[in-house]
Amino acid sequence: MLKVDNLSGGYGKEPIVKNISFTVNKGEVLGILGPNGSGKSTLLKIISGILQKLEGTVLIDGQDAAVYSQKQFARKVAVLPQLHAHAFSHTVKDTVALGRYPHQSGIFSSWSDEDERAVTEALEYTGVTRYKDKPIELLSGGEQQRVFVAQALAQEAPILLLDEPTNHLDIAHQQQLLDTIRKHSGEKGVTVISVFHDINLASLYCDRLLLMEKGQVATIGDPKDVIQEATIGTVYNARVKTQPHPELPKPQMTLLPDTMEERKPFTVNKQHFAISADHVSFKVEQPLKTISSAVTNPGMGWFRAFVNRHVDANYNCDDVKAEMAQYLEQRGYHLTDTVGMMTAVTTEHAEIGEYEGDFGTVLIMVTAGVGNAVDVSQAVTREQRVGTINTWVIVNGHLPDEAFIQAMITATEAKTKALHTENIKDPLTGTIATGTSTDSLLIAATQEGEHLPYAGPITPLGKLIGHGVYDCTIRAIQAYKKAKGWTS
Ligand SMILES: Nc1ncnc2c1ncn2[C@@H]1O[C@H](COP(=O)(O)OP(=O)(O)OP(=O)(O)O)[C@@H](O)[C@H]1O
Repeated sequence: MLKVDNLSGGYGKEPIVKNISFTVNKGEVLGILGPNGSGKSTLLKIISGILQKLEGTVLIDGQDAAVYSQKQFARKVAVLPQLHAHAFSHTVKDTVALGRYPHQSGIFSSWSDEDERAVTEALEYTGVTRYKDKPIELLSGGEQQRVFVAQALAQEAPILLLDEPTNHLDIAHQQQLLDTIRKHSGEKGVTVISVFHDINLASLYCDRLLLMEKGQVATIGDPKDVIQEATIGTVYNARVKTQPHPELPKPQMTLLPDTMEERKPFTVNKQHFAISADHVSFKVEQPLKTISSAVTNPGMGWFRAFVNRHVDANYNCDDVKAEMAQYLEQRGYHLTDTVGMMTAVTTEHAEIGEYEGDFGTVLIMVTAGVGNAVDVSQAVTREQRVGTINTWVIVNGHLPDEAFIQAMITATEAKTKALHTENIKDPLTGTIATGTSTDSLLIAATQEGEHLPYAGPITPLGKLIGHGVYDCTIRAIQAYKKAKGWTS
């Protein structure tokens, strides 16, 4: 559809962009990224014919773009420039109508129904219909930007060149505009080449990305191959971390600010726990990186308080999350800071242990009741009950994500072994239980001090977790048995 071959050019004799080659297919959205001054706008201006090229070709539908007349070119390519100079004051509708000029013919151009439809549709698409009779200079920067996008859409060209289309737009309008452009491209097969400053938006909305560096192509490809920590870090000279988007298979990038290094070193210890008949709590000043299967704030995050709340064995509530949130707030816990789980077990029987290794300490908290014990290998219909073995593993150390997962495996194996040692049986099958039906687990780390790459059972951290969880679970089960008056 559009092929750029060995293109060079700029503002004078010395080229600003050099030896650029790439192809964009019909209906594809290509994002152009790169640091300030890397030549993104210059490249777009050369492709759109605003600037003269020094070398190379731009082929549109297999034909050299240089042979098209200005009007022919405008029927093929619509351009949204980065800056808009308005020589005359127009209404919004008239501004958008200017996009129709390549479709007008003759000296006395007539306005057709087709022109009217295209303008109405473009005004609608970009959400500016209600301003249509207003002079454009009375609109805000973001509103004006949407009008110019509408003008480019009204042109109904099969190729759309956009220079920062979301400039001046708030997040809702960024989303609406890019959704519109994406939809437009999908439904009408329009090819889009767009300059972006926001790497995350480009990742979300583009099929492929072209990363520029000093006037040349640093890399071009799928967003997941272009948005790599090392590549982005080097080209932009910034400290970055990439992570997956929570709902889409698209990479997202986060800056690592220098202030991170100002975090004061800290450690956590047994003094941070408190036990009452109502709940077990753990509170610290600085947030810990946490993964859990809790009721409040499950999954991964950073939290400063953990709560293991006692509820009645017959606890039943339509909206457990809302009820738990209310419980926490009433007790002064800030919801965005707190992980909350529930247990029917007497929280005063919580076992807390501090286990020391060469790298630092691991803190373990377990509450255990086994009336609900289950052999996980036996598929039997059961009643859903409140969780009865809740385990917290809190590490003074710095863990990568894989170590969090290994810590979960190690802690679970240690819990299962403790049930075996204590000869806890699944009442339905009579076989040794591996857990209870709704156990909860929390792994947290200060992300301070020693880097601990692994937490499997042969590593120093894994050994402490394995031993600590086993030890605390045994003691918690024994406390439970004693309270229930079990003889074994
Ligand atoms: N009108 C001009 N005359 C001469 N040089 C220019 C002109 N416009 C831009 N340049 C130079 O060309 C280089 C590339 O600029 P360009 O605007 O293409 O970069 P960009 O990647 O779009 O940057 P930004 O992210 O800041 O918008 C810069 O060094 C800039 O100084």
